[in-house]
Formats: sequence, C-alpha cells, structure tokens
Amino acid sequence: MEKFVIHGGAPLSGTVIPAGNKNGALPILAAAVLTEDEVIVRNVPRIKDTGSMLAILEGMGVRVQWLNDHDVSLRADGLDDGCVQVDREHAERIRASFLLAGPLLARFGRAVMPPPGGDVIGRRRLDPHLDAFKALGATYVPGRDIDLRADGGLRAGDVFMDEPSVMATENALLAAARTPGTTVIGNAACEPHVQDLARMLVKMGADISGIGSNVMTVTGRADLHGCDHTIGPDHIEIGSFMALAGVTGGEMRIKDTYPDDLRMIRLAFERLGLHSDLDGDDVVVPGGQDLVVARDLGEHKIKVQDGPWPAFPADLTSIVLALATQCEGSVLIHEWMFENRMIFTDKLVLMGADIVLCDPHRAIVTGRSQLRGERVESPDIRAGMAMLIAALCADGTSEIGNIRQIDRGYERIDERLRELGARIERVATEPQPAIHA
Ligand SMILES: CC(=O)N[C@H]1[C@@H](OP(=O)(O)OP(=O)(O)OC[C@H]2O[C@@H](n3ccc(=O)[nH]c3=O)[C@H](O)[C@@H]2O)O[C@H](CO)[C@@H](O)[C@@H]1O
Ligand SMILES: C=C(OP(=O)(O)O)C(=O)O
Repeated sequence: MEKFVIHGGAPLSGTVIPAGNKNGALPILAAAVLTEDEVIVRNVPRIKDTGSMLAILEGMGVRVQWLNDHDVSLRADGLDDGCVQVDREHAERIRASFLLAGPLLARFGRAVMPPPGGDVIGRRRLDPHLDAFKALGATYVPGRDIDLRADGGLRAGDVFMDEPSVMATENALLAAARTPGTTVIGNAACEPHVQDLARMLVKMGADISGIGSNVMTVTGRADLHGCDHTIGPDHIEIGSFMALAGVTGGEMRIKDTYPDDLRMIRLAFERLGLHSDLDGDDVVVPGGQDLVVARDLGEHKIKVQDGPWPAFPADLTSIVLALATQCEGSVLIHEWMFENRMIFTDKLVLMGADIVLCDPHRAIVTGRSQLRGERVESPDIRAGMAMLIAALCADGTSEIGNIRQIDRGYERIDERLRELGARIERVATEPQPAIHA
C-alpha cells in the first residue's frame, strides 16, 4: 500500500504532455479481439486500468508486446474459440472489462463476463449493454456471471439506447463492426473516446457514419483487419492540470491537445474565473490569476452541470469542485449522472472548504477558503485528483491514502507533479492488520 505526502503552497508551472485518454485506451485495446491480425495501439497511458485490461487480454490468449513505453502490439490469433476465459480478479477491478463482451460475442457467439468493477460512484447499469446485444440477436442467461449467447452469430439490427451510455455505445459499436450488415445505433453517446474508437474501427474495415453525433450507422464485416491507431489526448487529465495551475497560481502549457474537445471545459473554467488561451493546439494557463466566479444575468448564482457530450464531463465534476474552493464567489455544482460521486466532499470540508452538500447530486461551493493539510483517503480516481488539487494549495502537509485509485487513471502523477514544482512523495505504508469480527 502507498500514500502521497504533500506539502502545499508551491505554484505548479511548466510544460505538460498529456497522456492518452484512459477511457479511449480501454475500448481501443478491447477492439484488438475483433481480428486475428496484428493491431498496434500507440499513446497508451501506463496506468493501472490499462495494465488490468492488458492482463485480461493476455489471460485470454492475446499476444501482447510493448514496442516502447506507450506503444503496444496485440495479436488475437491464438484464442480458443470454445472457451475464452476472462480473468475474474482483473475483470472485477475495472469497469471497462465489460467492453470485451461485444468483441467476444461478435467473434465467437458467446461471452461469459464476470461482473465488472470500476469506481463506486453510484449505481452503474449494464442494462443498456444488454439491450444493445439483444437488439443484435443475443440472449442473456441469468447467473452469477453475465452469460451472453448468440448461437449462429449476431445479426445487424436497430439499436436504440435508453440513455446515451458511453460504454454501452462502445460495446454496440464493437459488436456491430464485426457483424455483417447495417446496424443503426440511436441515442448513442459521442464522447471523444467513443469517436476515437469509431475511427479505429473504420481503419479496421468497418464503415461508420455519424461519428460525433448521437446516431451512428455501422456497416460491419466479419473479416476486419489489423490497424495502427494512436489514442487521442485525455481531456479529463488536461482539465485536471488546468485546475492544478489555477489553484496554485502557476503558469502551465499543456501540449498537443485537441482544442475542440476542450470547448466546454474551458468555458466552465472561464466562468469560475480561470482563463486559458490556445496557442495552436497547446493550452496555456497564465500564472497568478485572480479567480473570481462570474454571475448569470440578473446577478444569479452560476452552476456547472455535467451531462452526456458535449456537456461538461461527469469525470471533471470533482475537479471543478476543488477548483471552486479557491475562487471568489459561489457556484452550484450539479453532478447529474452519478448518485455518489459528491460524497467525498466531506474530505474537502475537513480540509477547510466551504461546501454545502444539498443532496447527493448538488453542492454549493463558496470559495477563497484557506485549506489546511489533512489525512484523507481517496474513494475514486477523480475524488483522489480533487484531493491532490486541494492538498497542493493547502497550508501544511497532507497525506492521501488509497492512491491506487489515483494510479488507476493518472500516469506517474507524483513524478509529473514534481517536474512542475510540487512537493509530493510516494511513501509505502505498513499493511493494515485484518479486522476479524
Ligand atoms: C471506462 C469508461 O469509459 N468510464 C466512463 C463511462 O462510464 P459508463 O459507460 O459506465 O457510464 P454511462 O455513460 O453508462 O453512465 C454514467 C451514469 O450516468 C447515468 N446517465 C447517463 C446518461 C444519461 O442520459 N442519463 C443518465 O442518468 C447512467 O445511468 C450512469 O449512472 O462514462 C461515464 C460518463 O461519462 C464516465 O464517468 C466514466 O469514466
Ligand atoms: C469513473 C471513471 O472510471 P471507470 O468508469 O473506469 O470507473 C473515471 O474515469 O472517472
């Protein structure tokens, strides 16, 4: 077990190269199962979640070979079509393990999936995934595992999501791309990572129109081929670094972003008083900003509310909340999608933040709090980053425990923060004795 020990107060300044998108890497790695050819995936973030996904793929019989630090070659030519086993321990660690259901069903007509893990931030439905598979002709056999069957193979169909679920859209895309015929996916999610996966599937031979919209038409084929694909930069990580620059007053340049993916993030941050500029594809956050929250017309309080793309991303609500603690004025943060993500705010309150949790979805943050160092535990990836943001601008020393949560989504975060001037150490902790009833 490890923890971070942080001495707050140093401005974070310098240049950051964003990692590849965590939530893009996971479905893109899963897509390698769709073909027996070699698939090369570049710009893979070296985080715990991609490590788990690669371990599951290797356990299934996929040959995995790193070409260098971030580029990996995958070849799924040795899979035993009679019984592809999905490693339970790794599958239960990450939500995205369920993204193997689509490729396995499409290729072998059977997928037996252990229940997936991931952040415990509210109820996480699998129903839209199952609805999509059923629309493509699969049946679901109830049991401990999620047992999906398509004897004789999937057939192209009309999929309409009951909500624009990110991973269900990705599963539908993965399955439809290898299913001959034309499938329409309606009320689809269109986050940057969904678009990135769709572009990769096009390289593999599928025909997909409507990428970036909420209706995609996929003409699939059984003989998808290999490809060489580079994962796009992680807009959630970029937003996290922008907030870190804002609260510590440093000047930061974030290189080679996709500016179109940052429009809503930059807009929301701007309303909290955090200005950023574009210099080509780089985002530049000027140093020493006086962060003052805007008011809506009529002097009403502003709100930041998440939603399906292109709305403000759910995974940045914890981060924007930490940023708001340092801005003059108050703001309503409405985390509309997950029921439990806001529960961690008590940790920021412990550090001195002025936050009223109105209900599980809404928090009013009144800013300019002088935070103080505390010992806190990270319940999930983004709450962990919010605590890092708070600790790095707090007075005194903080300790953040359960940092494997942060390592699930942020690559070498302590090293990269140190390069920007942060005083942060990764420290091994004594294993806790088991508690017996
Ligand atoms: C591995 C991966 O890619 N994980 C991401 C993926 O999870 P994931 O694909 O699991 O999330 P979903 O898009 O399915 O749903 C997120 C939550 O929002 C709710 N919901 C969604 C849409 C809607 O119109 N109404 C509604 O209430 C869902 O019921 C669920 O509680 O997308 C989430 C939403 O961007 C992100 O937080 C996760 O980081
Ligand atoms: C919620 C997240 O991840 P996951 O869906 O993998 O739990 C996240 O990336 O913030």
